[in-house]
Parts: sequence; C-alpha cells; structure tokens
Amino acid sequence: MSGAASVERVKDRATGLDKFVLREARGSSVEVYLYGGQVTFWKNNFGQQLLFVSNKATFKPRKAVRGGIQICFPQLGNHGVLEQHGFARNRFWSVDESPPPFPVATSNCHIDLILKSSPEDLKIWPHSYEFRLRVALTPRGDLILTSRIKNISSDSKPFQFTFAYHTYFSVSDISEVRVEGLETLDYLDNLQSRKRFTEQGDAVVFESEVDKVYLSAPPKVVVIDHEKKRTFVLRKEGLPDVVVWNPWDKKDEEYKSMLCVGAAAIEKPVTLKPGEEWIGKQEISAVPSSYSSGQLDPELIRRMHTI
Ligand SMILES: O=P(O)(O)OC[C@H]1O[C@@H](O)[C@H](O)[C@@H](O)[C@@H]1O
Repeated sequence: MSGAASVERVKDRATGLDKFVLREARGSSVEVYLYGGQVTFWKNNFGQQLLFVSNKATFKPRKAVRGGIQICFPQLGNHGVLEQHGFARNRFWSVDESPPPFPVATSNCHIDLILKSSPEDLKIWPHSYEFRLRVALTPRGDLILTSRIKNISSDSKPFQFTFAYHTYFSVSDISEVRVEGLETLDYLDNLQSRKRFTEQGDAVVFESEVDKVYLSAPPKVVVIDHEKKRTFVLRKEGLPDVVVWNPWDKKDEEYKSMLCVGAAAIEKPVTLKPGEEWIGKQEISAVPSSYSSGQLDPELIRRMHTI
C-alpha cells in the first residue's frame, strides 16, 4: 500500500452489515459492502459523495440496495428466468484472500471479493462459477471495478450470462445533464418492448423517463452535469453496451438527482466454456468541468487524455 492509503473492514453501525472502506492519501474514499459486492459511497478528495443512494434504501438482505453500483449478474433486467437484475446484488460475497494474479492494471488500494455458486443458487441457475470482483481506488480518486467470471463446471457445458455495473451517479438535476459518446448509436428501448432505434441527438438529454441499452458503445462515455460543474468519465473494457436509466416522476422526486449509466454486456450474452474466464472492467473519474458552447475545460481534456 502506498503513502497513507488504507483498506479497513468495519461493521456499519446503521445497517449492521460488514463493509470495507478504502481511503486514498489525498482524501478520496470508497465503501463497498459484502452484501451485493456493492459500492455505496465514492467520495472525492473533498468528501463529496459522487454516487446516489436513495433516502429510502434499505440495507436488508435480500432486498437490493437502491443506489451506488449494483452488480447485475447473471441477468440484466427481467428478460430471463431469474429475478430482476439477477441474484448477485442480493447475495453475501466473501473476501477473496488469495486471488489469482491480476491480468489488468488497477491500484494498490483495493479489495478483492468473490461470489461462488451456492447449492441454493444452483437450483435456479445450474452453473458452477467463480465471480471475482476487485474494487480499487486510485491515488487521484478514480474508482475501478474489475469483474472476472470463470466457468468452473466439471461437465462440458458452457453457460451464458448478461451483466451490468448499474451505476447510480449523483447529479444536480437530471434535466441539466447530458451524456456524450452515445450519439448515433443503436439502442434497445426498454419502454418500448426493447425495440431497436438509432439515437438522433448530438447528446443524450433528459426530459422524461429514459430506460435504454446503447449497443456497441465506444470505450469512453461522459456524463456532464452543468449545474454541479462536474463531469463523470466512464471507461470500459470487455463490456460493449451501456445502460442509461432515469425513472423521471415514476419514482420519488429524489430520483431527479440520479442518473444511472453503466457499462454492460446485454445484447450478446457472454458465453463461457468450462475453464474459460471473462473480464469486464469499468473505471470512473469525476472531474471538474465547465461546459459551454461545446467547450470542455482544459483540466477535463487533460484528464480525458491521461486516464
Ligand atoms: O428497481 P430495480 O430492480 O433496481 O431496477 C431499476 C431499473 O433498472 C433499469 O436497468 C431497468 O431497465 C428498469 O426497468 C428498472 O426499473
């Protein structure tokens, strides 16, 4: 561990659940629960929470925690035989004490978690897997989630899954936010029975409920929050699609200060043969921005090129 970075296991007083707190020397921090392998807090160097967690979020197993970054596996949405967004977000994960060598760069300040097929889950999803999740915080406060999923079946059967990092960003006001990087892409509209359309605007903006899956998106997508003068830069690897969801007035008013944008693999489910491993990575940065007349500020341009 470099400098004053630390990783601490604590029992959350309010929820009674075990979580890990990752802290970096310059002040940024992350909280990740064993329940769901779910990141609930991601704070910048000034202690500002960058993720949305609903005021009504219950931390009561087996309900999903509403907010943060949900791990949706082995199914996204309700298109399949499993519960909405799969079961991984409703299970207790364990600490992965001795993970195999890590194939991609992350950061020294990290925690490794693991979820394995339980006898109970094998009844609803009859596939043996190991799901390793590394949650890492970089010295400058970027949050990197890396998932490694391996088929460990002893038979010769492959399995398939869909996946998403269902990431609830905290925003000032959804109507002041735009998402860039998805323009001209095809998307599946969950509000229209998953029909396929092509994005027409020069950015995604929000004037009503949005629930879409953008297909084969570029490796970098940005969420620009004019009012907060903050831009989230999301980079992804191994995850072709991007989920964009805001319920507008279908849920509480508080959801107007939330935008869910997350890297995903949905249109083409991932297939793993026994012994095969899949890797999907999402890296997010929060940078100060001023965005007017199409001009990004120099700091953002610098960060976007160096990330
Ligand atoms: O309430 P949940 O199960 O966490 O899901 C939240 C939303 O997640 C989105 O990905 C779905 O497309 C929405 O339909 C759903 O409402």
